[in-house]
Amino acid sequence: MIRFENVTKRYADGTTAVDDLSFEVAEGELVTLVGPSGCGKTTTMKMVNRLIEPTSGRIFLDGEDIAAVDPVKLRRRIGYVIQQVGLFPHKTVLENTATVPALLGWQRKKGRDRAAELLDLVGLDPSVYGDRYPDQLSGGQRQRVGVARALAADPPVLLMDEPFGAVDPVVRERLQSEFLRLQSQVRKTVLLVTHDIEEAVRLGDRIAVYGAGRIEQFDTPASVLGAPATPYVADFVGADRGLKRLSVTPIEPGDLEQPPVVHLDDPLAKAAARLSGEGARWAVVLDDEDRLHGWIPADAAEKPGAPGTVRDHARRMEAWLPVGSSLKQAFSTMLQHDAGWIAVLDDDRFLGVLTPARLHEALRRSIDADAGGIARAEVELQTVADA
Ligand SMILES: Nc1ncnc2c1ncn2[C@@H]1O[C@H](COP(=O)(O)OP(=O)(O)OP(=O)(O)O)[C@@H](O)[C@H]1O
Repeated sequence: MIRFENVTKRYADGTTAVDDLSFEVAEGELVTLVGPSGCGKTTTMKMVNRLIEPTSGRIFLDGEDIAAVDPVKLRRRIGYVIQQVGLFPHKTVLENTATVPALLGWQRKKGRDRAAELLDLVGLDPSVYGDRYPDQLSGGQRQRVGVARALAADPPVLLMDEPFGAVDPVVRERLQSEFLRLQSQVRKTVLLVTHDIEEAVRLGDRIAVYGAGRIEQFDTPASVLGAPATPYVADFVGADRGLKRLSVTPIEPGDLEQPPVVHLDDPLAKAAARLSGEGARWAVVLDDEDRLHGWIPADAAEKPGAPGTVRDHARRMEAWLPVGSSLKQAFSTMLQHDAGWIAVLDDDRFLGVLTPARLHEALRRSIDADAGGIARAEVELQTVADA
């Protein structure tokens, strides 16, 4: 979809910002460009929408050499999101979002309807926020408007330069999750610049790790973390890359433990028999539609001769995650709820539980999947030390 062929950019003062760059981004792929300040990431990105012209080499969009495309027409096919957002202060959120459709000559109502749809998609209710002005929004909300605006004309390609850089870490993580959800729906071809390796790893289908003006490694997050191509990359991804791997490894059904399961309306005696039969200290409690309700400890179930049903003794369980969430989310959910295990669901269906030991095994699985992965001792030390 986007192809760089031996692209070099030398500025007038002799600075070589990008040196003989060749890489390709597939349709629907999200590639993050990561590296220290001044290594050429922004220059790379701005050459795609011709805000900067290469000194030599060629860039293709959908097979077409962009040097031959009128820059204004080219930019209509490319959404652009920058850190400073650049919303028009005197225009409402809805008008800001409808900017590109208006430039494209869409009818006003069509443009506004599309803008409202996009605001909804990025989590801003248009009936609440549509008529506000940018200075009446939080930083995170402004970033969302920036993303909605870039998507409004439905461009196949999205360029994002530090899109979540201006907000605090908690908001950033939320925006990242929302953006991943959005991207799974809209499947744009995305180039995203960041200097944060954690963000690069979390968002990218593949990552381009930049050294000065050059890509040192272009690969999947797991490979960049597990098998850094050069000492420079190893240094850049950091000594705690075992820990970073938590954020790129999803929980899979095979990682889960299957504790005894009882139902709310089961007689207590039946639950007690299940628990003692399996020698378990607790059981998961489901409702009559097999949705997670909570859990019951063995000592509550085993009161001799206790009457009643599981319902009378069950405790609610708030620590749960959908299957496919990252091990990092699992770890953080465990800490947040001070829970020794968390339930994992597929929509409403209970799949099993993840315990710290299983989490560790899942991390191992991810490491073993990469030839030349990280030494096990290193990972063990880090997961324990950072807990
Ligand atoms: N207009 C310009 N004239 C001369 N040099 C420039 C110009 N723009 C950028 N540079 C230089 O080119 C190099 C790459 O800059 P670029 O903005 O692409 O880096 P970056 O990786 O995006 O950095 P950052 O993370 O700080 O934004 C830097 O050394 C920068 O100083």
